[in-house]
Amino acid sequence: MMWILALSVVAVFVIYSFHWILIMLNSNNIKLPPGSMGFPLIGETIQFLIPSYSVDIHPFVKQRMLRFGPIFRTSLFGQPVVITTDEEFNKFLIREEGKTVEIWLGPLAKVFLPGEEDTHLLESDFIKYVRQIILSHVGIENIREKLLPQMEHFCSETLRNWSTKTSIEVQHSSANLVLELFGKHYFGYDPEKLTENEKVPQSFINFFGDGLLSIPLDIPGTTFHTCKKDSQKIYKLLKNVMEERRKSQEKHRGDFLDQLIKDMGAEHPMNEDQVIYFIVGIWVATFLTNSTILAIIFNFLSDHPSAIEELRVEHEDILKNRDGSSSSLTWHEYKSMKFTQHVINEALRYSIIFPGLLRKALKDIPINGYTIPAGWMILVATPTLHVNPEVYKDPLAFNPWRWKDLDSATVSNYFKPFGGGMRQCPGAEISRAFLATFIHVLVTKYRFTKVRGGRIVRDPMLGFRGGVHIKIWEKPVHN
Ligand code: HEM
Repeated sequence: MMWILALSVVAVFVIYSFHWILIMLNSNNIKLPPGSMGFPLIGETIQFLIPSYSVDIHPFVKQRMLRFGPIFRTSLFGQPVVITTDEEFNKFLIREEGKTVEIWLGPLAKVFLPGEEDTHLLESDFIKYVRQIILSHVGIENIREKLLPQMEHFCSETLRNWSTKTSIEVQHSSANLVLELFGKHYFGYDPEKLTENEKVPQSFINFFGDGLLSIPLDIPGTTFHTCKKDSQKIYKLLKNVMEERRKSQEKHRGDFLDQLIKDMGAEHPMNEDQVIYFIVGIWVATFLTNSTILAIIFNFLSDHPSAIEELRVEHEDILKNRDGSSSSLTWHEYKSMKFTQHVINEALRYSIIFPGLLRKALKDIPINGYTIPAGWMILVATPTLHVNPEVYKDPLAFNPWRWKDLDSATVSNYFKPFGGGMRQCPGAEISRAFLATFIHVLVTKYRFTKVRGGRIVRDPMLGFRGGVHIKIWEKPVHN
């Protein structure tokens, strides 16, 4: 067993070294951006993965930016990469999707796409279909008509449950909350009806973020291997749900899965495997992002009682002004929340979860006298926008009040938590609505305090070392 493992490691090393040398030879007559490529195979991956304990942009990016300038080359996860922090060039790259660059999923593709040939799933026709289907299920109309009350009910139940515990770890508990809430909406996920073995593994919830940016070595013991195994378990869960749906008489649940099954074999190109991978992808995109943002909101609110107070006033006013025709949050009420949106914006600004947007050069790209060769990966480091001190004074401070003074042009240029251009996130509005609904229930019905934790870590995904532990209790009646 050990010698097979050793042989696999050597084989992977040799293949990657060749791959790396070929890339460098091909780029010989090209003037590459400055930088350092580190060692064959691992490049500078180890340095990239060294954790930092600040919300500031990743020190790996910051140090090289100071040394080489805003656009520099490196090698990460066995791939040559150009990292750009140049605001104008980044805007250009975001606009050039499908022309000069295309989205690159990195190790993620190997976890989520059923096979290499399925990279066509990222092409524009397919993506258009995906966006349309996402927006028809979690877009404004559905949020307004049915999702707001459903989310409010779910958040109330969850908070009631959390309030019965001595304390909860927020990042982990939020991940479970988001998984259950959206899993239910996407394909009827109901963990209470499943055995422990059928449920989403806790290792997936805890470590999946790390797997997204890990070396794609599929060998037991690696993060990548664990994530891949967990993904297969989830794939099996979805496969069973699909089979049950096929057999069942109950036809119209009206969720994502129903729609995708209905569309299979029609004009669009998804087969059963692809439908499953798609649902898992959307589910992960939802839980990874929203649970981290929620943990950040909890962490910073518990350090800023004056922000909680301002939220409380805003949400109690909403309840006072209700005319009695509705007993749960309406679209109008959600849209009237000002300070809540400032808190959400600040959490989104502060906490860009990924180090940037990943792209692949479709052709040689000339920039500032250098060339980014076709086939190279590009990390469009959007987080630098969010800590620009000329736009955000004292950028590392959590200050939701700053949003009162920011005009819409500045916001559209210097605030990109959901990306931009063709690939702009279709889950932006549902995420905002979910976070606002959660805050509404939290501040109108509960009180909370931090018990311990809250140490931010970037490794390079954003999270909390040791978690954030919160004690929650129901608001006293007279208060
Ligand atoms: C706070 C929550 C979220 C954040 C911060 C976020 C962030 C992002 C970002 C930055 C991108 C652009 C990626 C790129 O250009 O490379 C993106 C794309 C995407 N997001 Fe989100 N997202 C969130 C929630 C969601 C949710 C709830 C869904 C599903 C309903 C979702 C589905 C997607 C999809 C499908 C894409 C790819 C779109 C395309 O390629 O055209 N996201 N997201």
